[in-house]
Amino acid sequence: MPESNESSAQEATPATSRRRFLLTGGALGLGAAGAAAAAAGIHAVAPTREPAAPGDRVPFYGEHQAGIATPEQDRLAFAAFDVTTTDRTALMALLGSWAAAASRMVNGQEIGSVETHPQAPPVDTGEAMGLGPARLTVTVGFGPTLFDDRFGIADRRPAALEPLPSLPADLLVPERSNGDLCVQACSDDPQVAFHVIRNFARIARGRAVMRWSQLGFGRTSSTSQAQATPRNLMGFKDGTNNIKREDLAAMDQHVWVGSETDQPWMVGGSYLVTRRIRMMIESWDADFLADQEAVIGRTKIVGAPLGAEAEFDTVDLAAMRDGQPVIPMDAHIRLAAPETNGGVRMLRRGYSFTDGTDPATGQLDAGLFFIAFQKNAHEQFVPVQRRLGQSDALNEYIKHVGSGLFAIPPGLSGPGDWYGKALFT
Ligand SMILES: C=CC1=C(C)c2cc3[nH]c(cc4nc(cc5[nH]c(cc1n2)c(C)c5CCC(=O)O)C(CCC(=O)O)=C4C)c(C)c3C=C
Ligand SMILES: [Fe+2]
Repeated sequence: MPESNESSAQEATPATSRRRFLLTGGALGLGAAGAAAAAAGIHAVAPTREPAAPGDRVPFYGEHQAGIATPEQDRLAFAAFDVTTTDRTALMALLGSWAAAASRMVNGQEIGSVETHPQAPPVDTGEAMGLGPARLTVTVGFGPTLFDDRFGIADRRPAALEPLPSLPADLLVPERSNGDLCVQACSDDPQVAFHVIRNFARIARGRAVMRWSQLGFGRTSSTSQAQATPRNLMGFKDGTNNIKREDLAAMDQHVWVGSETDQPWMVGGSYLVTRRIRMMIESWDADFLADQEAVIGRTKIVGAPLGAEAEFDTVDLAAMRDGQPVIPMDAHIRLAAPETNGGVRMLRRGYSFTDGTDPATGQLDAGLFFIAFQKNAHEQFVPVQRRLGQSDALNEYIKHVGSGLFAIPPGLSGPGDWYGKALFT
């Protein structure tokens, strides 16, 4: 039932229902897609691409949604949506249609015909044709506001999905924050990632609207031991001490929701925090190297902790030289370290962004779109950010302007499963 894309809020006439079918990608994943398409005069699309190279395709079905433990791809397209329908069935149908569409896109397939009737818009927008899967992952989540009184799921809201509190140094813009639903599309090809949020928005028409979105052009983390550590826009290696997917014990301890949850539908899921963090790049670029290194607590070129030699050397927070801590008391890595925060860790999966220049100042609007997955953001992200917001030397050079918290349900079991099925049924 949820794979149907028809909005029950609209009255169907033969003309409007066919048009709606086309606009919303009504054939998505349905067994009757071929017959329906033929009846609508839609012609099948001939494949235009080479078979995907091995390693180009990330499995879609599984215990967890892809895009969390997946080795971080290089490009991001992220969007948050507000649900506009109050019809629970229409919302369920939307989540089913998104699941069907995602299951095709991650295999490099269009979500429906591009070559439609000449007087009808293509079902798939077409810009990803021939690009292959490019390691696309699609990760869908639910914001706290989805659990208000509209859809009869208020008693299914996990305690961990309490909205984030206001935090020190927050300069959050509501138009860049929160949302009922989110989708994180990651790929090694920017057009493949963008294709997801564009087509999700089209599928959602009449049921949800995009609230905000963010493109990311370069990963700022490693999530696998097989990956080299990338650099963020401050020029520092970022992700050195991240949780890596190969560390299954750490993933279970810090990232995946387990039986401790008050909401069984979340077992196998995770909680996503996003923060759009603008960097004051012009100020940073005028700062001396030694000061930049003191702010982060690591060397710029090698990425070694101050006082050490190599990138992966142990961070020695107790080390002293001439009566002073080698890693300053306000250095970012000291304040973010698990040792400073009762052992708390999170899986960071952020991206660099730039959205041109700020017309008010002429300065670059660029920075880090921080993404972190964890078991409980109120016990992991919040205390760490509270400490950072109070004392981090980095605060002179950054501003948190956007924020989101989303429950990421577990992975889909196979065709016919959909995002949040266990939540709604
Ligand atoms: C609340 C969590 C964090 C925010 C927000 C955050 C912003 C942020 N970080 C950098 C650059 C670096 N961060 C590094 C390490 C690091 N950062 C966090 C958390 C947040 N960062 C953690 C938990 C850690 C690991 C600490 C440790 O265990 O040692 C590093 C060092 C390299 C690394 O280990 O990843 C850099 C560099 C920026 C620029 C930024 C906001 C714009
Ligand atoms: Fe950090």
